[in-house]
Amino acid sequence: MTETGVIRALCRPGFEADAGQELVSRAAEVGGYGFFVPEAAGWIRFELPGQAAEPVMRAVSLRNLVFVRDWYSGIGVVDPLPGEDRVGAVLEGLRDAGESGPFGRVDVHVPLGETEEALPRFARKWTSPLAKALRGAGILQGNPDGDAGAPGLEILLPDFSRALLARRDPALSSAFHEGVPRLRMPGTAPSRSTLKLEEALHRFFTTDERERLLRHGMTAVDLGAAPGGWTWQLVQRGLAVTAVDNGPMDEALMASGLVTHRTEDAFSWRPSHPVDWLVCDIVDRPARVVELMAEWLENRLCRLAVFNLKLPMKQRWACWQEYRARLEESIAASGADLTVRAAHLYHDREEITCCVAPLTRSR
Ligand SMILES: C[S@@+](CC[C@H](N)C(=O)[O-])C[C@H]1O[C@@H](n2cnc3c(N)ncnc32)[C@H](O)[C@@H]1O
Repeated sequence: MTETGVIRALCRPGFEADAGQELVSRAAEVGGYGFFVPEAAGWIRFELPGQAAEPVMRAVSLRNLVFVRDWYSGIGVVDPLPGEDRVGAVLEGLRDAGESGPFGRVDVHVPLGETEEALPRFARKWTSPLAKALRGAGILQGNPDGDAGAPGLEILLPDFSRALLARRDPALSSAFHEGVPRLRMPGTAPSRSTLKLEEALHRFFTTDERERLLRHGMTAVDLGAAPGGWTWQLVQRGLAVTAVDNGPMDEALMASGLVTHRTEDAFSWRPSHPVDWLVCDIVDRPARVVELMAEWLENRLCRLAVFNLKLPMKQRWACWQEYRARLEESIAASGADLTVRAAHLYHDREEITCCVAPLTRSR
């Protein structure tokens, strides 16, 4: 079955409704009227009847989405996927959809958080014969490592009986596989939370932006800093950090000489001079954290901010809209030219990570 006007979107399992509501709302803002259907754990199908998917994806921009980690435009569905010749069925599905490539690479996906090992194992084994056949048919380019600039063929397997065929445009989709940067826990970082800030820095900023916005000699405040995983990320980049927390900071991190520890209440403490960065990893009522961030931004106590917001169990998308409006109001009052973004990171569970920074508005 051929598909037009279909977006295949990925999110954290359990957040399909939030990602779907976000897509419905964001697409409507750019004239794309559609509906969503949860397809499998962490996958949704967003349909735009009578419209093409890619112009809507371009106008919305993945960078502006919170719950959607990555997305592809639908090509077609192979249903049923016959047990005896799955490769042949995919080739036929592509032919039926008039899709001849060439693609730079092929990736086979299984539902996120899949606990049964059989489907992921099959997907891993299947990719190589599939790529060989696609190359033989001239649908996949010859270079086995792929061409980063070419579109990707994404094959989503909800189970053994169906294959969802989709196209990944590198200009529209995430630079990371399934939207998640693969990060290794640094040996000397004081806590695993360090990975959350590192992921945020990769998700929100390009390499150039990271180098420009996080430089040696800059200053930062880390609210709720202990034991220091977020502070560690900033210190690694040469920033001098004031760490505010009643809890103890990691001794080796303090020995760097770049950290000043203030055992104070983060909600009432303020710096004597404005700083470049504010980061905040306090688990508290989101409205309270938003007010704190809004006050810092409005008074220009920081130039950039990254912080977590714990979201309620329901109406997460609607809540974020309210918080975003409050943050934008405070930025407007400050007169600064800053963009608010947020992402439900791989390392986030019931919270989202927000970023306020001087960023280009599109991808
Ligand atoms: C999730 S932990 C932070 C982990 C830290 N970002 C890291 O990477 O190691 C939250 C911290 O917020 C601190 N905290 C909570 N409420 C606070 C407040 N009102 N003032 C200062 N610190 C607070 C807690 O003591 C705790 O250390």
